[in-house]
Amino acid sequence: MSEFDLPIVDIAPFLDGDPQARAQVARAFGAAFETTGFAIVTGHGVPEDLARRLYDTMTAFFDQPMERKTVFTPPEKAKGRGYLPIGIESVAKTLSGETPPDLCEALVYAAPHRPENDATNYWPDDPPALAGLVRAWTGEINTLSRHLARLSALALDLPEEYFDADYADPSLTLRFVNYPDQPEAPKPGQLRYGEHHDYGALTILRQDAAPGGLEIRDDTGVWREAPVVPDSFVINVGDLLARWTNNRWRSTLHRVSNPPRDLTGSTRRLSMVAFTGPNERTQISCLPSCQSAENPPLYQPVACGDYVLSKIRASHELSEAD
Ligand SMILES: O=C(O)CCC(=O)C(=O)O
Ligand SMILES: [Fe+2]
Repeated sequence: MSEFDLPIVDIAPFLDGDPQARAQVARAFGAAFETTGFAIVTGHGVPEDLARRLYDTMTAFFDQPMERKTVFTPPEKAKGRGYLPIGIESVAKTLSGETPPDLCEALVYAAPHRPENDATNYWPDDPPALAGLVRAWTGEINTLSRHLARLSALALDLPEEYFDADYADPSLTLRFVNYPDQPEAPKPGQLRYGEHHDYGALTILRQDAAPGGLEIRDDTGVWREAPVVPDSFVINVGDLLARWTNNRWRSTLHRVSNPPRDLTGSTRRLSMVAFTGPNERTQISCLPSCQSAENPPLYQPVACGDYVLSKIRASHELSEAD
């Protein structure tokens, strides 16, 4: 399989450069989302050391026996928080009905920047560093998310501050995902994470160089591997942002493939995903710079929170009988 030649956008000149350099970054950022819907972002300012320590700590969390992890599984059916063992989620269900469960387990945090959610999110005390690192990561990701919202505004020919109010108390879901080694062959059609679109605005993904990774479908219908660039984030457009931009920015189908069967040694993979977006109350109606007389709005306005929740419910309801 061939690699997808995703654009690499160094955003450091946007964070500390002159207006000309910032405009140039905005152009590259926008062009990536208009063509493939994906960009690889470097120069993002999130400390590599924090990413590394969190990665190692999450690895230790998932390495624990199942009964130490399921105490953090919430009781509700559509689980947007806590520990989700293999078997709960089947993300391709959002597209195509029944599919076998995804071969991943996850630890999910719902809006962990909101103090009122401290009591409803789960904060395992083993490994002891986990809670503090998740909180530090939350701060870094929200800062990056606000920078990306400003960069998005420039790239979409809007005033730089256009999204600031909607991102003052943004929506944020952190999803730490472990894709275990596969000693037994998956079922037909079963993947590490089935094909899907992301639901929100921008997804910020720290991926891992392990085999069996992120694949993106190109315009000809061919699946291509996302390159793994050290100390970068893969950023992609979700359905909500495609809708907001009247499809000027593209929400592209992607999946996580299984590792090749002939590899020896562990193929486990861990990724750290952040689904970011405006506040849940934000009305998503076609942006002024994305419509004209020849290009009228394609979608009805929708509240951000209602839209994303409907997608999450669909991905968890494996069958009506559950
Ligand atoms: O783990 C990955 O590389 C991608 C995960 C993903 O697409 C998602 O969580 O929406
Ligand atoms: Fe995704």
